[in-house]
Amino acid sequence: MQGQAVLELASAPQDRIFWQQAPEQIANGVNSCTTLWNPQRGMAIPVERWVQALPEKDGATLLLMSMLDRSECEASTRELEALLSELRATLDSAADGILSCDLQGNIRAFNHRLVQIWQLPDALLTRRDDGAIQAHLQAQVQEPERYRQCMATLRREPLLESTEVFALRNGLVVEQRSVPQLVRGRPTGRVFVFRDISAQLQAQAGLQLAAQVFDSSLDAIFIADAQRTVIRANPACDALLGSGHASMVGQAATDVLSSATPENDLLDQVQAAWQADGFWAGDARLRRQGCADAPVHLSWVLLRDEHGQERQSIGFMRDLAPQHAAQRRIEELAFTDALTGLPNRLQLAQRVESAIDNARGSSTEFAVLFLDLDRFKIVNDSLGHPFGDRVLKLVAQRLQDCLRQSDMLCRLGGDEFVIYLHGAGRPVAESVARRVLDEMMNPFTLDGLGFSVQSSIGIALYPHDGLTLDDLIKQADTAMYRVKERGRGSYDFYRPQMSVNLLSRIKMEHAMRLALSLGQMQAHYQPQVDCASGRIIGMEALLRWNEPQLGAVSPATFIPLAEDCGYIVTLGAWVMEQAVQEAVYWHSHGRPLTVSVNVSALELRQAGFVDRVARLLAEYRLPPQGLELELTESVLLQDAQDMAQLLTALGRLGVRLSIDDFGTGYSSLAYLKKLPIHRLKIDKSFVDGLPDQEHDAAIVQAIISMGRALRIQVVAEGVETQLQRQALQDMGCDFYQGYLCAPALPAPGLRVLLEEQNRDEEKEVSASATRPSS
Ligand SMILES: Nc1nc2c(ncn2[C@@H]2O[C@H](COP(=O)(O)O[C@H]3[C@@H](O)[C@H](n4cnc5c(=O)[nH]c(N)nc54)O[C@@H]3COP(=O)(O)O)[C@@H](O)[C@H]2O)c(=O)[nH]1
Repeated sequence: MQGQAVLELASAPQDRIFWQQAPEQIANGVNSCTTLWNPQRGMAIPVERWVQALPEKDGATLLLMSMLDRSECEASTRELEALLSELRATLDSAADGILSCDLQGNIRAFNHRLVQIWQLPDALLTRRDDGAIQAHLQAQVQEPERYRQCMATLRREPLLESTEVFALRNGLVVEQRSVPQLVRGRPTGRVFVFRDISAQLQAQAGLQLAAQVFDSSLDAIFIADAQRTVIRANPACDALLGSGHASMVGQAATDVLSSATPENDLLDQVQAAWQADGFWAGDARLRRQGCADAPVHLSWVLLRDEHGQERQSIGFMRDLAPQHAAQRRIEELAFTDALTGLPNRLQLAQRVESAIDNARGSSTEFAVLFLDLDRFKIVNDSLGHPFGDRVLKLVAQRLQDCLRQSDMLCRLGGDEFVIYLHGAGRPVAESVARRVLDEMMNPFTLDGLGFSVQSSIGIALYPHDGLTLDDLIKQADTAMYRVKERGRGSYDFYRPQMSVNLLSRIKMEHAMRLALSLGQMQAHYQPQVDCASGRIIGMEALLRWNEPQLGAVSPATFIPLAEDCGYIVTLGAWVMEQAVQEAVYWHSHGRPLTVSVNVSALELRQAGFVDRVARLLAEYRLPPQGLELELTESVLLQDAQDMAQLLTALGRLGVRLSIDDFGTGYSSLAYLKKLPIHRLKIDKSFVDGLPDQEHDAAIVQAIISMGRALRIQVVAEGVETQLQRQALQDMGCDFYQGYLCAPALPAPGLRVLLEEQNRDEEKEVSASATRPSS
């Protein structure tokens, strides 16, 4: 440098300006920063420069310039600046929010992401107010108190590392990771890293939910890899396979699943559907070791990766077994009779229609038998419907045993059955009808009770009697009615004439309803006689109908008809009023006879029956013991509790109660001691056998003895001979009724009879009065 002009060393324009000043000015100024051109190094060197004026004795001024090389210092500064800006850029590009504080909590730095996460307002960014920023952070947290405590702990323990999760009011969930800042091992502050984990949590929750759905789904779900090997199966899948079966996992899905239709290959179908739609849905079968395949509905969805390659597939299976069972049950219910399990009319219709279709153009024939159980109502009424139902099941079984495989037995309802005899003509139908009647007469046993069931059968032949099932059933039914009318317990073939008879039944019902108003009905009275003295002690009212064209119609014909159609209520009320009037007549003529009337179940069940009887007695001023109500045993057993109340009420009224046809019904003898029964009427069928038939005699004797023991009077019905009367008297029977004395007579006829008896008695009295005493 020696010998060089300072100006030459100045490299920067401001240096040259500096050195061009007057020396006094230069000496006055200290410029600490400049550059010096270093020709040896070929570069400008930053220096720190001091210039000092040194006055010379000659008045001249020397300038002393000292320089400090600042190259290294400048380089360090530049490096630091570069580092800082890199750091700044790094901070701002970080995905997490970062906050750096000193030990007192004063904020040193934070990045852009922190501003976003915590939604720091601009106002807080432009002014330096650490307290306001901290307050904002705390206010943003949904649990500010926990946040405050956490920050306090961190301030107290500068070396503590912590991780906390806070839910912010803006809906984000952040994970706050806090680490101490150390300088030479000593804590100087703390760095907080805030990570938005909302999406992660949501994804986690979604995964958890998916896992829960997978595990708890009622549908069986399996996941298979690209080779269709099952890699996961949910519990419902295992349940579908059944306990003790190996899980599907590890097995090829196509080994476990097969097509519901054996002719199709499941894999072929699935692959074709995957190609077209990406999924396959349809019915399939799930193979199970050691037991039957399970029918399933399978939805099998293909999952592809981003390159369109098959990645995995998910199968959803629903067990179709319950649905199939329900379907079978519905079909069963639609086509079978619920009580007996026999085919119902619908199934029979299918069978017969197909027989008719097959028969077209050929000479095929078949028979339809309509079977009805005789007096089955009595079984139901006396032993109850549940017992009746069990009898029907036994009957169904026995009927079924009489038939061939190709025939069909169907229950229409109640005690009505229809039999389809495949390919049967008249001779076969006849022999089956006979077999059925015989079989049914063999005793049944139920709850220790032995009984036989008589039935009536009507037969219609295809195509002779009808071309449709409805017609054939109608004709067979008509034939069956005819059998019933002729006395039941037999069979008959349909004849067109029978339809005319059935029509007359309808006509008869119509005529019966008019008969009362036309004066065609009359009450007749059959006397009841004291066995020992022969004295008439009462009478039974029996209804008679004289129809101008039909003549005398038997009550055995029209009473059941009236009971069927409900008209018995009107008829019964009319007869009772006639009977009360007749009883009043005899009471007012010095013969207080009791008049009994038959009361049907339907009448008894009419609301207000007891009140009606009471009103009648009051209206005609008949002492109640002048009226007797005859009930059958089966009536007593219907709704036993209600019936007991009703009879007790009638008993309280003072009217007498008797049990008609005693011994023919299904009795629970308990009612005899509980109910106010005054008389038992021994049925004619037992009296008929007297005096010779041992069994009848034993039954009659038993009834009489029981009556005596219970203090209930006994009346024998249908006594026609003196021998019968004598036998009854010998057995201790109180009274009898029957043709031996008189049939049922119109009121005037009976009055004649009674007046004759009065005269005879008077004669007897006066004769005995004039007879000298011996
Ligand atoms: N609910 C009502 N039922 C009534 C009424 N009137 C009659 N009936 C019932 O009709 C059935 C047939 O009655 P009927 O033809 O009158 O026969 C009765 C007697 O006439 C007959 N009988 C009487 N004695 C003799 C005899 O010596 N021999 C003989 N072969 N028959 C005789 O028996 C029938 C007695 O009936 P019952 O005492 O009731 O059992 C019959 O069930 C009547 O009950 C009515 O108004 N209401």
